[in-house]
Amino acid sequence: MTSIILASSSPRRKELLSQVLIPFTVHAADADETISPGTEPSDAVEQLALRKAEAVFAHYPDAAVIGADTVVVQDGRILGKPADASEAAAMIASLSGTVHSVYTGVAIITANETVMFHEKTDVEFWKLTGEEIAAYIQTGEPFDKAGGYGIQSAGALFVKAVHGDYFTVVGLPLSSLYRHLKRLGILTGGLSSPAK
Ligand SMILES: Cc1cn([C@H]2C[C@H](O)[C@@H](COP(=O)(O)OP(=O)(O)OP(=O)(O)O)O2)c(=O)[nH]c1=O
Repeated sequence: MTSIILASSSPRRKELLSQVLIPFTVHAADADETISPGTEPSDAVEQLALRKAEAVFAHYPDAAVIGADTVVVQDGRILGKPADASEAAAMIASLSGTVHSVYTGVAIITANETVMFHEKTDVEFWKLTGEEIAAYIQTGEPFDKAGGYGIQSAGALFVKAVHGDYFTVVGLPLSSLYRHLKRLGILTGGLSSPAK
């Protein structure tokens, strides 16, 4: 049986994968998350996902290891996690009243194969007031999230429309991940039956 390991410290990714009844364990990845300037967002998220998966695969060479990375992209600019309150406020102000893209890259490493893919979802924000932005920063939500907001929590109040897979925004494109795991033979049959 190939065990599945999620190489992530993100509570959201853990919750998402639990939600779809895929059996797995978690091992947080310690990977360098710097990326060369000018890297395309789709390449950046795949490269970072691969680094996370590789860091954990080194400890579990018989497992299928999944790494993921999420960024918000506005006008070609990659927004990661805000470093402080003023950066968070600036990020959310720049997203206000506009459409941005959220990219999540995923890497799956097994003893036989390495697969990388990404999904992109466009999110439109309502025009926000300074008061709304300041109140949101106060919640503390922005700091561990790409683009400084969480669509799955109070950040939902800012969202006018979502075009694409919602779960890509939260940090793990569940249905495409499931399809890749099936194609790799890691999941067979029903949802909760890993390959023997
Ligand atoms: C846009 C958005 C991002 N996010 C989160 C998903 C990711 O956890 C985070 C982006 O940072 P990542 O570096 O992709 O992930 P992470 O550091 O949280 O976890 P790890 O690297 O260990 O897997 O932003 C939300 O939770 N909701 C949202 O709406």
